[in-house]
Amino acid sequence: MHYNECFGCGDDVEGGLHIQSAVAEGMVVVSQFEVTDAHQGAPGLAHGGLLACAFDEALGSTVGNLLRRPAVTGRLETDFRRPVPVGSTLHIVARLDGVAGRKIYVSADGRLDAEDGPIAVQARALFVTVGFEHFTSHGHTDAMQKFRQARTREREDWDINP
Ligand SMILES: CCCCCCCC(=O)SCCNC(=O)CCNC(=O)[C@H](O)C(C)(C)COP(=O)(O)OP(=O)(O)OC[C@H]1O[C@@H](n2cnc3c(N)ncnc32)[C@H](O)[C@@H]1OP(=O)(O)O
Repeated sequence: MHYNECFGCGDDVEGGLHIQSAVAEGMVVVSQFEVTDAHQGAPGLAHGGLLACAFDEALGSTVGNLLRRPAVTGRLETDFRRPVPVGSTLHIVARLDGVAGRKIYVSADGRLDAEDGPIAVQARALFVTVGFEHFTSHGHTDAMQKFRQARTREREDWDINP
């Protein structure tokens, strides 16, 4: 579920991560994260918290794309295996590991600079399915309205060009 105001995937969010995700063969979701100067922690290297954010996005997108149900991150674990330099691209492949009631288990590997590059970061997450009232009762009403309008436009586009 793409939301244009999202820090992870929003196209117009200044300073956002601008991650793009797509479903690929084998029921995986692939995402790319281009690491820029703005993502630094240590000199010349990506900040671990931002890498975790990139995986939250990639995993959330996996839940959205494969299950098409609203869910939020309950738990997120990351293993940082190699430094991720500024100027590199993380190729993230995420998969659905299981569903138990409202609990959705997903995991992902992030490889450096190529689909078959060395694994730099791995993550696992538990998402929990929620009703839309989660967003209306905890978030701003106008933000939810904007999201709904965008979704309606998206659906109209799908009708025209499926
Ligand atoms: C394209 C979209 C990309 C989106 C990417 C970004 C996604 C995000 O970052 S979402 C924002 C960050 N996350 C949040 O704000 C969530 C905040 N937390 C909450 O709202 C609640 O704690 C919530 C909804 C996760 C769970 O609360 P609630 O609805 O009361 O359910 P609850 O009964 O506590 O939990 C449901 C089940 O999940 C389990 N669970 C919940 N949290 C955890 C956790 N942290 N660790 C392990 N298990 C957990 C519970 O044990 C329970 O299991 P069972 O059914 O076996 O008893």
